[in-house]
Amino acid sequence: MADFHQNGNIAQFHNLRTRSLDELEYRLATFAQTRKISLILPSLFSELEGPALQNILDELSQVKYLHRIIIGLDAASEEQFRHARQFFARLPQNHVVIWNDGPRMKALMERLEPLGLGPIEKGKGRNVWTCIGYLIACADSAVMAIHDCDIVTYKREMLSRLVFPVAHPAFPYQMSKGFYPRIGNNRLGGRVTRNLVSPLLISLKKVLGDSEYIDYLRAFRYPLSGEFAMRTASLPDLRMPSDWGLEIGVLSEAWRNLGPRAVCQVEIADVYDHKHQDLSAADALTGLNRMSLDICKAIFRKLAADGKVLSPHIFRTLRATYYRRALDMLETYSHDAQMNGLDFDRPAEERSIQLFAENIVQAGQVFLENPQELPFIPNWNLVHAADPAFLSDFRNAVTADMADSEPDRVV
Ligand SMILES: O=C(O)[C@H](O)COP(=O)(O)O
Repeated sequence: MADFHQNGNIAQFHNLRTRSLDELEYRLATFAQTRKISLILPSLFSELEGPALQNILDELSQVKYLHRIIIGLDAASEEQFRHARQFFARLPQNHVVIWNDGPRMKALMERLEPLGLGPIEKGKGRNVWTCIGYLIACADSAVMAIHDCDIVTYKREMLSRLVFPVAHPAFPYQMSKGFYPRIGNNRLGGRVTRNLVSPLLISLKKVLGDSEYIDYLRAFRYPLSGEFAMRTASLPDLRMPSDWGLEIGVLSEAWRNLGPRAVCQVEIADVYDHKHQDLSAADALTGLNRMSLDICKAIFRKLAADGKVLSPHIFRTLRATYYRRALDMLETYSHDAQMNGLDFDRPAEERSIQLFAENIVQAGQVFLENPQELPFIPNWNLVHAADPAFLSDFRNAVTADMADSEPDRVV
């Protein structure tokens, strides 16, 4: 995607293919002498057995500028945690594996409940949050990067490009967000981004009128990408949703806490593919069905917090506006796919739009019935204020879990 378009809202950095990876990494190694860079990998145990993670580790093993890698391990038994320790042991960098389901971590989570800061729903949001907590507790990194563990097209250049704008000592950016085209199996991916988020944001602007927040979200070429990097100074303030609203929630927090001039987006890959979830049309608890509900709720709550008045009439109008716009955009995507020789399952895409249209109204209803219901995890500043020993106890728990599971230790 070698253009150099700027949208005027947030800075956008392209891959003009004028700088080699070696040179990029050399610059990053120089920056890292004064701004240590750490990487967070939120992983499910099942991803250790998937097709992506082996290659991700092969690629990461060649990265010399990383100070530390923090792996958050979800859905793992003790035996699986030990297996994970062995699996990640080949990383040459200093690294830790946080066993989120282990007894020490569970006890710490329970400690938050009487303080009114728990329970925290399990999921990617909580996994990222614990990794960030460890990073804050170590207090020795200036830049944090994060990416998913299911990227089957992973190249270490993705990481270099993602962290460059926040690691550069003369750039003002506090956060960078990755973008790329999602393509796999000769099809366009990004079904929720294309068929829900883009037409929904356009429709919200039509129905509610001008909004700087919507303009900001609209400026992201891939708002749902799981790849972002941040200066660590902004992390203790970051409030993250525990559900699928995570990506939108982080963008919204950056808008509120840092402002659009501190945020940029970077083209990190020519092509990106990952594990695809089902639409799960019959089950609002999983798949893209659940994802679309959580995303709509996250956007509606932020709009309300920004002073927009929402009502049942608004949601009904929004649904109609969205539906028409989503179908128009679908046509454009199908033409783009045709021009590029990609397959395009139009009936399936139309079904997803019908489902998302219903979910806009449903998410609106949930919001109106309970505008206060917050799926947010307390930020680390709040935790620290309520329990000043928590962060150091948390770090000690991770160290103890690591010591108990030394890969070559006979138990
Ligand atoms: O980014 C998205 O739109 C969702 O994660 C779904 O992506 P997929 O269609 O590539 O699976």
